[in-house]
Amino acid sequence: HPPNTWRLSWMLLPPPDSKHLKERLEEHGKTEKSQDEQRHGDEKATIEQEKEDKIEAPTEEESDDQKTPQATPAAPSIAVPSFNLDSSNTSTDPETTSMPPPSLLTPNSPQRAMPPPPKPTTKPSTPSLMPPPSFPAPNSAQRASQSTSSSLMPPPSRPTRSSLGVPAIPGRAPPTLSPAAQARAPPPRIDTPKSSSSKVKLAPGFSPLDWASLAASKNLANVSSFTRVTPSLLKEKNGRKGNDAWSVYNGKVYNITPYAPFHPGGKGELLRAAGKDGTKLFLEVHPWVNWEGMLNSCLVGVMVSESEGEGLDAMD
Ligand code: HEM
Repeated sequence: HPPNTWRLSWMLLPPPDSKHLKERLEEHGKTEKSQDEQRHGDEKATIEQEKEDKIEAPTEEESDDQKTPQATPAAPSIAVPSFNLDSSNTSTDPETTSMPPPSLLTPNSPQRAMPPPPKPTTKPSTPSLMPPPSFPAPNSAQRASQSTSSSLMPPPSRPTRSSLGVPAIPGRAPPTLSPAAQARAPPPRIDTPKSSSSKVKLAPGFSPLDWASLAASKNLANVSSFTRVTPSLLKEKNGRKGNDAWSVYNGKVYNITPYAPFHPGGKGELLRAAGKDGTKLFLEVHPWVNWEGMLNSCLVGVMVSESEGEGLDAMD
């Protein structure tokens, strides 16, 4: 017998105190003894008998303590009832076989409650008597959820116009696009009232970035020092007759002439505030623009009253 069959056979044997086994062991012991006596003489036969008596005929005390008989090379010739999963002529002794192996059950047998195990991809090392339960069941919710999360499943279909309750427009069938084309297509445009931008096309070298680098490079105020500007002086600086254009924003006076070619709204728009306070106009068009930061290098001075200007000028 191969080792696996040995182990299986011993497990299925009845307890050693069973009447059936005892009878067979005794019968076997007698025949062995008589044969040995004839062959080897009295002395050797006595030793053999003692040995076999110890092994094959356990006392009542021993059988209580020891449920499994010892397997030793001294008793190999006993016909051990066993069955093999693969062979058809296996023992079906009702005393030794508590449950028939699955291969012996007919498909319609009431004992065959469990379905046959699915064919394993890798062969198991030891044969199992019970088929493993198939998990999850073919129609279980777990299997359903697994299959929906699979990447092989197509995505849920997009709602159609009719499914949303919107009637189809006759003669205006939407163009049929492939799924890839639909993914690349831009989102639908939401039309808003067109804003009338009055930005002008700036000449090359007069971009906002160009202005930023120029304004950072030098002072563009074109005055000798910080100036107190009176209203009459501001009026003169209107950008005509070769004069610079000054404008007031929040009480500060800026020379806007250098900035004019860089103004995104155009030179004309900017110069509307030349020689004046342009705060109101400025805030009407683009209150978000940070003029202080943009025009820092163009700062001329501050607005003062006519009397303050004269007096201060006299003091200087
Ligand atoms: C010195 C002060 C000013 C500075 C620093 C300045 C700066 C700017 C800037 C940066 C923009 C572009 C805004 C943007 O794209 O969002 C702009 C646009 C514009 N600015 Fe000025 N601006 C000044 C004065 C004025 C004044 C006094 C007016 C009108 C009287 C004006 C009229 C406009 C207009 C019409 C636009 C075009 C707006 C548009 O349609 O996008 N700006 N300005």
